[in-house]
Amino acid sequence: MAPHANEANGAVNGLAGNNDNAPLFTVNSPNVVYSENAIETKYAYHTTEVTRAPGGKLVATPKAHGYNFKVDRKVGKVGMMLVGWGGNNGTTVTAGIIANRRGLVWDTREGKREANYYGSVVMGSTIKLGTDEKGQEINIPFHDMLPMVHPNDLVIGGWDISALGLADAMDRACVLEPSLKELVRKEMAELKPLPSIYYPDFIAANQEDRADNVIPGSKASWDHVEHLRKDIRDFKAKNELDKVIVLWTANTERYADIITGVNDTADNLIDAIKSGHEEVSPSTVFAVASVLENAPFINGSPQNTFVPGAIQFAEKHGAFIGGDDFKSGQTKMKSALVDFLINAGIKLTSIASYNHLGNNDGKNLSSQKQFRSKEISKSNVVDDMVAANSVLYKEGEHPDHTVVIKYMPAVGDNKRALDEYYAEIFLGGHQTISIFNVCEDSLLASPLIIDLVVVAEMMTRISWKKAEGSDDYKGFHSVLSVLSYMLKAPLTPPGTPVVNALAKQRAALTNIFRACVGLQPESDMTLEHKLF
Ligand SMILES: NC(=O)c1ccc[n+]([C@@H]2O[C@H](COP(=O)([O-])OP(=O)(O)OC[C@H]3O[C@@H](n4cnc5c(N)ncnc54)[C@H](O)[C@@H]3O)[C@@H](O)[C@H]2O)c1
Ligand SMILES: O=P([O-])([O-])O[C@@H]1[C@@H](O)[C@H](O)[C@@H](O)[C@H](O)[C@@H]1O
Repeated sequence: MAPHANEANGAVNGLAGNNDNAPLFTVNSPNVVYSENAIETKYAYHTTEVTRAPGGKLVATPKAHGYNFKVDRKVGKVGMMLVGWGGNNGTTVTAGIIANRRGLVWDTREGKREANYYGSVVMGSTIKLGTDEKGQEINIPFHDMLPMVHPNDLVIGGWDISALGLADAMDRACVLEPSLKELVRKEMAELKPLPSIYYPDFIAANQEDRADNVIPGSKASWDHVEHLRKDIRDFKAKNELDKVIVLWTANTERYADIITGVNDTADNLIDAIKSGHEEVSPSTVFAVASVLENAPFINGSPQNTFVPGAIQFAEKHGAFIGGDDFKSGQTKMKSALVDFLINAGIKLTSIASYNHLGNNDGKNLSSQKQFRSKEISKSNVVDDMVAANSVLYKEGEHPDHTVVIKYMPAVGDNKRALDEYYAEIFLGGHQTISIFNVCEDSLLASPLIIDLVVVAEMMTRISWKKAEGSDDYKGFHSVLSVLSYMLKAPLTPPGTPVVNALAKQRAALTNIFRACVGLQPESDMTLEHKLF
């Protein structure tokens, strides 16, 4: 069986590796109580309330809000069901988990390579826990912050409109080294995608030749919802799972029109599915089925799966949803670089984002309607950073921003991202940053699939209540905006702000997890090194 999470972690800042099932650290505080099943915390959330005063002045008032958090320490047995399992990402993440679970080592032209989870923020990065008596930073593996499922322990299944078994689909994807493929082939060959729903109008016509594994019906129906619900239940029962997370890594769909009376409310959406309305997409049908099975549903693609009715439906059922569109390479870089430039007071005036790729995703995106979904998610990623800087940008002013994607079969999964950032600097000067970024798309996206699933599952075991009053504990809002770091177009609860800046997204994730064990946010002030 897979090594337990803690066993997989190496030494921590010279500390002995955490080689048992006990947590790597405990918090010594009267506000944090550990029991066999739970960690219960009293937490003070500090904010600054700003009010407007005469003459355009502002008044800032510090505020403290008391919350109680409860973390269920029992991880249980977790399943990950991928929609689009036979695709480049689906086969790659599956092979990657098998390789890690078995500790595989394989030959490449550059020598031996061993399985790892590089590119996963949960499995490959660390969080500053605090400082020791010498003032040295103690950084711990992100995965040790809370009791999280280990990806090695995930039970994997899913659907695809292509009947190809995962070994052949892995070959079709052309992502992994032959030497690694041979080591996982036997196990991959035993994995077969379940038939899926296929509504041709939502993805490129060039995908039709793959569709040989479909459930009858070319538009939404309640039979489809019940079929997918049964698939989830059967997978859960067969594998004796405590929980299933469903994640869309199937093709990018065109946007669905938002139509009053069709998908604007939960009730209308359910009626629209039952009446076979042609504007209900497969991904929205998957979302409804997942919500009804209380399986968190995450959208790794850019289409508007979560039409208003789908969000309202998830809220009504207290189920988790998250999305949209993995933030894997070109856009991830953009959300860090734009944050740096604008917060350095450099006036970014244009972003030219071009890329070409030769995988099936690129083939699907060569169709205008599917490209448009991606153009939207790749374009909106700078909005919050620009809007936050009124020194550089007047109301409504923003950099020119163009996104181009071209399908070039020759480069396969090794997407080329070419970007030019053009900015105004001091005294009429300019800065031009030109980037050529080869992103091996599936090897960058697969760790994000793991992060999305591990964090979404963690959120199912975190509850909260206000410190004052007798409220019962409840879950976070149905829309898991805490997943934003892994996503280009973060879905947030209706009416709440979208944050795209990469550093802010990561800080939100790490500090919410710190709060769950009673630790204040990491401020990076290091006053202990300044005030002495
Ligand atoms: N770096 C990345 O790879 C990256 C980053 C961000 C977003 N994405 C998105 O992730 C998705 C998957 O990317 P990929 O490279 O694996 O693409 P892919 O084309 O290799 O895989 C998609 C799979 O989905 C299947 N499929 C299509 N419609 C389906 C349906 N209704 N039900 C079940 N299966 C269906 C296809 O047969 C295919 O096997 C795409 O939407 C892509 O835009 C990828
Ligand atoms: O690298 P990134 O911008 O995060 O995301 C990628 C895009 O650059 C690419 O055009 C698209 O085909 C992939 O699906 C993915 O969206």
